[in-house]
Amino acid sequence: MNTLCVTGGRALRPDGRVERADVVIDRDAGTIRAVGAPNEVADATDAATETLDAEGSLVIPGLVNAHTHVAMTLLRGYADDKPLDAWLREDIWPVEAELTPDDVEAGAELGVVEMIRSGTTAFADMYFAVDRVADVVDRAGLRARLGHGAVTVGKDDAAAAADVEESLAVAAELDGAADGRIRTAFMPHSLTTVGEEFLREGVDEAREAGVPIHLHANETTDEVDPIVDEGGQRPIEYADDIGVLGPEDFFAHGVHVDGAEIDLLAESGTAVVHCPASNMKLASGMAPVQRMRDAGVTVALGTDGAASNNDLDLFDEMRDAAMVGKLAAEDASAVPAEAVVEMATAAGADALGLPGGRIAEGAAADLAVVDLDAPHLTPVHDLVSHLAYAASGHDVRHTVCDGEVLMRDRDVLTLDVEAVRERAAEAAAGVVARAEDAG
Ligand SMILES: CSC[C@H]1O[C@@H](n2cnc3c(O)ncnc32)[C@H](O)[C@@H]1O
Ligand SMILES: [Zn+2]
Repeated sequence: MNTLCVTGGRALRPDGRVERADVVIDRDAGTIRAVGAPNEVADATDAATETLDAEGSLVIPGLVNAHTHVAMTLLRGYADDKPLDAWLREDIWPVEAELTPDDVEAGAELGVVEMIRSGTTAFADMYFAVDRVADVVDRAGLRARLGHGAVTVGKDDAAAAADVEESLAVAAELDGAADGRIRTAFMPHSLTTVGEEFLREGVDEAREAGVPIHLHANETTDEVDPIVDEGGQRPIEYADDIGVLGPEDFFAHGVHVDGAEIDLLAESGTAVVHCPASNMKLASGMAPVQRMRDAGVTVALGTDGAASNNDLDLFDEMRDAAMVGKLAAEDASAVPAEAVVEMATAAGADALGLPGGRIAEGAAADLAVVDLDAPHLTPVHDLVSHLAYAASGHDVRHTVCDGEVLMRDRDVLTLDVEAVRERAAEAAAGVVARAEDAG
């Protein structure tokens, strides 16, 4: 038996209760074998059991970053203080045109290290050179749902069709990689950057192949208005018409959604990934998170890329989601602490269709151990409150995914952090220099 026991701590259970509990992991199966007081879980351990100390700490489900562009860590701080459209067109897309697959790999390594260090064990990623991102995920030991972001606007028909085909091909080729820790999706960039005919064809093929769909939707009014003006339909109605809504699909942002669109998302089971920091930084707007949750929409949390956030720390996202959720609802009781913790864990795993998100017997052994022994986490009245409002990724002590320890006592075991930083800094300097020469 190959067992790992997380000992001496408290555990956050799926119903929101915190209890004194050890967590016993079956490393071969990658699942949680038992959760309970030491005398209750003793039968699940043996002499060969390895331990991970959680004294003075809280064991939580590994956090799920349900929407990012992980390699954009290379562009952190490259272009700030602009709205989405200008930011993408004037700064981000020109520099992304200079990215090589090696750069994407370097940026993905940097992002993955940042996520492991802040307790994230699963993420969804839309980008280019996805095979390189997949290789990083494999080596780093996380889980991910990956896809190639297809864009057809500004391309001739052949190039546009090729990009959509690439997204479908990548989804077929990489699904199940990294011993099943990698799953895939068809990822058209958005409802406005992929033309209707290409979108319809791609969606039909994705449905035939049983591949989920992930895209940006209803992020800004600049994106919503042309869809309404041209087709007379709201974006989510248009998506429904094209066949994009379904229980395996998940849309990023969902900021400007009306009541009928919320109902369509809820009825179809389409999840929304709320990206509060990116929405605030780009001044995209305030998503109606409480209304969506009340309607039964699964709302997960995402950082979006590091260039619009500017970090990949889900603890920040929980705090931002609670804060801006209250502002949007004009109600201090909206989007409470327990809601954002659920959004960053179980709802994230559900939205991505990945295992994890729960400290429970039989669940995937994906967890983070948060050190509570710190002034900013003192006193303890309510640990769920601390997770949402007071803790940060720096408080994460150990990170475990699929039963494997990825970080022990803040030492990342699967990647060489200093080498990753050096490679990423070099790659970032190179891509920016090439963009300057080209511009
Ligand atoms: C085609 S790969 C993904 C593509 O998305 C860009 N991107 C980054 N952040 C956002 C955002 O908030 N909305 C829309 N698109 C975004 C990224 O730079 C890549 O080009
Ligand atoms: Zn995005």
